[in-house]
Order: sequence, then C-alpha cells, then structure tokens
Amino acid sequence: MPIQYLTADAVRAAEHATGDLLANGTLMRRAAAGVARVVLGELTGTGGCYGRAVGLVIGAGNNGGDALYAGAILARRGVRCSAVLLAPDTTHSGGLAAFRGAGGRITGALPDTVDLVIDAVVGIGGTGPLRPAAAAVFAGVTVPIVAVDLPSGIDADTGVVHDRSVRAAITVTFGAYRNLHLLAAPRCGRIVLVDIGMAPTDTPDGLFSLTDAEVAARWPVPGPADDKYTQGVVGIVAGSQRYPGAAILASGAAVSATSGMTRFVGSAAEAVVSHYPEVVAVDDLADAGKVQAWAVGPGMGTGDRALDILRTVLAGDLPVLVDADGLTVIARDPDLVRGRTAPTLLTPHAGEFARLSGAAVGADRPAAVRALAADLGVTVLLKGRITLVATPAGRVYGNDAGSSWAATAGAGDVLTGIAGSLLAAGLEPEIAGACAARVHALAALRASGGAPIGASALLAAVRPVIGNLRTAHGGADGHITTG
Ligand SMILES: NC(=O)C1=CN([C@@H]2O[C@H](COP(=O)(O)OP(=O)(O)OC[C@H]3O[C@@H](n4cnc5c(N)ncnc54)[C@H](OP(=O)(O)O)[C@@H]3O)[C@@H](O)[C@H]2O)[C@@H](O)CC1
Ligand SMILES: [K+]
Repeated sequence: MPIQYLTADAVRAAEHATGDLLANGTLMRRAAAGVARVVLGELTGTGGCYGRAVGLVIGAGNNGGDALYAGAILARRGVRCSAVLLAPDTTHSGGLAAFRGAGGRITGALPDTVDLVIDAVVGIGGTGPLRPAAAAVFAGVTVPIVAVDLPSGIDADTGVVHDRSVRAAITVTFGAYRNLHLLAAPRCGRIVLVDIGMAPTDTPDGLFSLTDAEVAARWPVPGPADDKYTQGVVGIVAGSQRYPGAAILASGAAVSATSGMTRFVGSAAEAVVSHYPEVVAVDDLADAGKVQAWAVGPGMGTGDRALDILRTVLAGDLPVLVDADGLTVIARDPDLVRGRTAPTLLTPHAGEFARLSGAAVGADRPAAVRALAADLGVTVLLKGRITLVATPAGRVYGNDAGSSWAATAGAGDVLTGIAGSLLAAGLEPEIAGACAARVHALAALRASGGAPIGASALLAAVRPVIGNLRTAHGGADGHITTG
C-alpha cells in the first residue's frame, strides 16, 4: 500500500471518527506516551535519562497538551522538565495539571543548559509563521528539537516553510502522516509515526508516496516467455547532432532502466549508437519502427521539426512522455495534449511548469500540479527536491529525493529515459513517474556519496540501484544449479 498523507481536515475527521477515544482524552494520552517514548529513547542513546534536562515550548492548543502529558511522563522518569507557556491563559489545563503534578517546572525562558527541546507551539491548528514570542524562545536553541506532530511554523497542508519556523531533528506524529511530512520532509528530520488507534480512510485524490518495496514490486522484470519486444519497446526522441548529450543520457537511461529494446529518433543517432550499440537509432520518425511508448523532448529544439514530431506522436494512441523542449512546444499549443486519451506524462521543472500553466508554481505545490493535470487532462510530474506526480483526477504521488545532488545538468534527461521505459512496459503514467523519480533520487544519492555529481554518474548508478531495490525487497532472480 502507498503511504498516505492527510490534510489537517482529514486528520480531524479521522480523530472524530474514534468517538470516545477523542472525547475522553485517550488519543491525547497515547500521543503523549509516543512523544515521551521517543524523547526517552533519544536521552538513553546519548547518556541516559536521569537528571537530564528537557525544555518544552507550549502553545495554546492540544499540541501543547500532548507535550505537557509527555513532560509528566518524562518528569516521573527523573528527567528535569521546564516548560515555557506561550499562552498561559489558554494552556491545556489537564496537561498542565499533570505536568505540575509530576514535578515539571514552569519557566519564563528555556534554561541555558537543556539536552533537548520539545516544540509544542502548534500542530495542525497552526497558521502562518511562528509568532515573534515563540520565535524568540527558539532563537538560541542549538540542541536537538523534537517536534510534536509537526515543526511549528510549517503549513500542515501545503508544507510551506515560513521564514520563522522550527527545524526538527525528530518529528513525532500520530495515527497518520500529514501532507507536510512529505512536502517539507527536509525540515522534519526523522519522522516517527505513533499508533494512537485512529484509522484514516483512503482518499483517492489525496497525497501518497510509494514505498521502496512497492517500487521494487512494480519494476518490470522479464518473464520466462518474454523476448526483446514483449517487454515494451520505448522510442526516445531527444538531442541533436550539435547537442548529442540529451540524446545519449535519455537513451542510456532507457537502456538501463528496463530490459527489452530502446529505439532512438534524431540527428544524434550516430552518437547514441557509439555509446549504446544496443539502441536501434534512426534519423527520421518515419523510419523508427514499432514502439509501445514515446519519450520526447530533451534537447530536441523547439522549432517546426519538433512541432511536427510532437504532432505525429501525440496524435497516435500510444503512451507519450513529453519533457524539456517538447514542453516549450506544448506550452505554445496546449491542445496538442489536452484531452488526449492515451496515457500522457508531462515532466516539467518549475520554469517549464510556469510556461505550461501561465503562472509560477507558487507555495501550494500539490494544488498547482493538480490544477495543471486537471486542466490538460494528462498526468503531470513536477520536478524538485520533492517531486510531485498528479493525475487529472487529483491523486498525487510525491517523492522526497533525500538530497539535492540531482539538481545538475542532464539529470532530467535521465529521468525521461527511465520514466519513458516504464511507460513502454505498461505502467500507468503516475506510477511510471513515481517509480522513476524514486530510482532517480536513489541513483543520485548512490552516485554522490556526499560529493557533487554529473548526470553521467547518476545514470551509471541507475542499474545498481534497481538491483539493490529488487534484492532488498524479495525480487531475487532464479539461481543456476550445477553438478
Ligand atoms: N484532538 C485531539 O484530542 C488530539 C489532538 N492532537 C494534537 O492536537 C493538535 C491540534 O490541536 P489544536 O486543534 O488545539 O491546534 P494546535 O495546533 O495545538 O494550536 C492551535 C492554536 O495555536 C495558536 N496559533 C495558531 N498559529 C500560531 C502560530 N503561528 N504561532 C503561535 N500560535 C499559533 C492558535 O491560538 P490563538 O493564539 O490564535 O488563540 C490556535 O488556536 C494536533 O496537531 C496534535 O498535536 C493529538 O493529541 C491527538 C489527539
Ligand atoms: K509542534
């Protein structure tokens, strides 16, 4: 099952659906126990709990209540707990009584020496940046911060990171992930999901991510009856004689991502074959031969020839991926793709997205990518540190790349080749996009090892990453016995 991320409203609905558990405070006690468990684990791992000092920053709502109950548990375990109350008149009363009763102290500011700080300013009820008083409390904090539900100052639904916001080492959340845990993953640190006994319902048009196990399970693998044609032949249209790089990278990625066959169309045919002799490369579309999907656009130019190729390919009924220069052509004439019934995947970066939609992506990335997908009636993959793939029906798959090393020239061409080959293998466009984004990100991480990389290094890591994913998730191939 994909991991689901909920909006604040959906979280509240799921909490309310628990009935008594919400009303009698059981959910909050469970949430607090989860926070305390994580904090105790951190303290234990860094020298022990007894006598250690923890500071709590408590806001006006239930998020503060979670932390105060957690503080009570910590205090009873010998942790010295001090809480700063940002809204003393509206502090959660039950939590405050429990905290005080267990020996917790209320202070005007965080003590100079604390081992860890708990951020309980706001949870899903927060809006906007940290207010100045809250920001002032965090200003000098250098120790790890454990965020309750979310790092305060980050929008729960859009993941917008306001200029005054918390950067957490660990985020402890409850019952289900919230949108920001994907959309602002780099600010959340390690995310711990605590089971509090609420069961969110599946929202088809929600936000999801694929687990590595799912990516491994969906990756096309040739079966005993397969030959080079049956696995899906991808046709790459990219690059030019003058600029062969995009052609080579996209074709190489297609060769690496799936077994079977890659065709190439373009004036860089000779250069492509010199790098990848297994590619069947021709200059003209008319000579291309049969494919099961097209991946069109990187470095192909934006002139009449590009328009002709796109017109021909998009008029057919095969799956088509369009990237880079191809997107510039489509931005001038969106009717080329609008209403297309065969699977169609557009893979813009932010600049290309703005050209296609007529406006910058803006703060609410899921909303923007959903709107463009719905408007054009095709699947849209918006590149970025958090790549988002939206279907016209509004379902979004996100992938946190875990690093930004893939922000390098030519990396997009590699993504085109991977996703194009997955389309040819028959994956739905949103799954092809999500799986390609995941493997692309893992390849960047593997290739980098902490140092800058170019797209060639990323491409070279694609095959080992797929192999590792499959091995790690039960995709081992048969073995040969001898003797
Ligand atoms: N329901 C349950 O039993 C369970 C709930 N759970 C927990 O409850 C959390 C949701 O609680 P909630 O709804 O009380 O909202 P919450 O996020 O604590 O605070 C909102 C208040 O803060 C204020 N405020 C707003 N923006 C601000 C800002 N930028 N900077 C500073 N202050 C700001 C604003 O108050 P104002 O000052 O405007 O009066 C607003 O009313 C949820 O995330 C989870 O942790 C779990 O225990 C599971 C069971
Ligand atoms: K918080």
